[in-house]
Amino acid sequence: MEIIVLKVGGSILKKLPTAFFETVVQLKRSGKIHPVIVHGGGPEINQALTKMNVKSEFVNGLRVTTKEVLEVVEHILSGSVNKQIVSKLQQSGGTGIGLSGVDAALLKVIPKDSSGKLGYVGEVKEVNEDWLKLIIENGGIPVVSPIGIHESGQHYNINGDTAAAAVAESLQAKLALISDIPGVLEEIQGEKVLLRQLTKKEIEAKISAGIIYGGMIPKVYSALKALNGGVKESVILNGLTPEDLKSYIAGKRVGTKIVIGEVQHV
Ligand SMILES: Nc1ncnc2c1ncn2[C@@H]1O[C@H](COP(=O)(O)OP(=O)(O)O)[C@@H](O)[C@H]1O
Ligand SMILES: CC(=O)N[C@@H](CCC(=O)OP(=O)(O)O)C(=O)O
Repeated sequence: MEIIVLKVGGSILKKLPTAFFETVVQLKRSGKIHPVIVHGGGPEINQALTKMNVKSEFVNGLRVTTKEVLEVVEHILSGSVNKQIVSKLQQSGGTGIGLSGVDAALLKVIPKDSSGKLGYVGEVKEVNEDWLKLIIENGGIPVVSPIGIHESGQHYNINGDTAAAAVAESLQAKLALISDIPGVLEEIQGEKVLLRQLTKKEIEAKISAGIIYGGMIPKVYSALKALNGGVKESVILNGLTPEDLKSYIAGKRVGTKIVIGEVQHV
């Protein structure tokens, strides 16, 4: 059973055209490849925190998550964003089934940072993928919000890209990180150029040079980590042009493909 994990970033959620959800439902119907959605919601969380006058800061792209912040994060991700995506799939004729990593202990976590500086930020230790497979085999499209559960029962906030990579790894699926840009871009002679392929070495160099920054850093590292964990392919795609997803499935070159070793650039 071929599976593709689609990570839908918060940057793009509100802008995603109906055609994107229709494409996902068509993929499912075709039976060629089964989609699983893992989502983010960073901007939506920021908005809610600002409204409530709660400050939050990021360390290396991860939100420092106090108890107060966690409550808002879980409410927005598992309550609001997750159900919006489920509804959109339903409107496109699909069966979206929303879950958070807490349901069926789908995403078991340990604290990301033992010093406690990050608060309730989790690192996925185990994915209970059997439940995802059950949904997939029964015609559903799982929609997973990145909240995990610790053995103590405590809930944790997980970065959406790393949650998607862990899910893709557990299902040995393809991983497509869908955002609001055509892929990884680099300014060359005043023009933004799409980088078609990136190796680990190139990624490190471009992060050091400041070409890859901010939210793109967890994305490229998650893509690499997934590949090291046996994921067949990791790609960064544009959600604003849903034909990119179709073209990618059809084997065409779109977005930025992340590869482990050295490759020949053609
Ligand atoms: N080299 C790069 N090419 C494209 N985007 C980049 C690059 N470096 C950083 N970015 C930023 O990363 C953003 C995507 O990350 P993020 O906002 O976290 O997305 P999401 O919410 O979809 O996970 C882009 O909108 C862009 O601002
Ligand atoms: C630990 C951590 O940083 N969690 C993220 C979870 C949401 C997310 O990852 O959203 P995007 O995909 O839109 O960035 C957060 O609190 O913002």
